[in-house]
Amino acid sequence: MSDFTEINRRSLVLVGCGRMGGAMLTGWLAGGLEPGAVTVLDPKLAPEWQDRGLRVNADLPDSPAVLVLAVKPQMMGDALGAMPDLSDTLVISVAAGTTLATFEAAFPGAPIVRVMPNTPAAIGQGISAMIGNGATTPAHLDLTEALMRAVGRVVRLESEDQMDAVTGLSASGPAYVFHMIEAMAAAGEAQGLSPALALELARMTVAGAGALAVHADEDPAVLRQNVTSPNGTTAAGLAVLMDADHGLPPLMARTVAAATERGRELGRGAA
Ligand SMILES: NC(=O)C1=CN([C@@H]2O[C@H](COP(=O)(O)OP(=O)(O)OC[C@H]3O[C@@H](n4cnc5c(N)ncnc54)[C@H](O)[C@@H]3O)[C@@H](O)[C@H]2O)C=CC1
Ligand SMILES: O=C(O)[C@@H]1CCC=N1
Repeated sequence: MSDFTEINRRSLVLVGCGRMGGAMLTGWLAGGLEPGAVTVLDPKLAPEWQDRGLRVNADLPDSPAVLVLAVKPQMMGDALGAMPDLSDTLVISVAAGTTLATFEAAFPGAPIVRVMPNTPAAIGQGISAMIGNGATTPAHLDLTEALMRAVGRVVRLESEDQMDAVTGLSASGPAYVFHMIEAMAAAGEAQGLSPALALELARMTVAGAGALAVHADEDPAVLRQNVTSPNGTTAAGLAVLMDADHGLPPLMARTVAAATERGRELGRGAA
């Protein structure tokens, strides 16, 4: 259980309870956040969140401990426009791109933390990166970290400049891995396996390799070498996958660069 005493006393407001907001709320409730201490603002709140004891689309409490913004960056202007002046409230945003400066304009003087989570948070296996503005104290950062640790691991950034690259790597990253499962399954089918068998093999290979990469003492490079017999099947496959010009490294570099750049565009207010 996390120490949510202060939040349970003063309450938390969640603006936007979709995939990311909902994943975080699931973890917080499991971690000891009291439903009655949560006000959820979302005009299209999913039915699963009704009748859970939450305050839904209700008036905002006077001085919540935390305001969490989890709407799309393109909707952030609307959401911020509906917020009252908040004093002594920690503002946390998980939005891609939207900068601390944007939130500082909306909440002058407020402590603000940008957090970049990812959807494995839905099963407590996320990783979140966080950076606070100049008004945040160590206590604000610790409170943010406690919230995000309820849904996975947390790393603290040294500078906001890192946030778009983090977004392009670990926030968008689950989609890359899901696509890798799709691609591996399709490749297995192309070699004659049934769709169901190929998908099961691909899914569990990625899941097992991911878990091994987390739990083993060795680096991923050593784990890869452990699979690779001299002149064996893996070496034949990796000769294609690791090709410096046409393999995964240049493809992944372009993928993360494109996502990072899109984060920068969103930060400049692009639609
Ligand atoms: N989905 C992901 O993998 C990740 C998403 N994020 C960020 O999380 C934020 C939310 O993304 P998702 O949860 O994927 O989107 P989503 O579309 O699933 O959820 C957004 C929610 O906001 C609600 N909403 C829209 N306008 C609103 C308003 N004015 N006031 C209150 N609620 C409003 C919508 O009804 C919806 O339920 C985005 O800023 C995104 O950049 C960050 C990391 C990962
Ligand atoms: O695709 C997006 O813009 C959001 C932010 C990172 C993951 N999903």
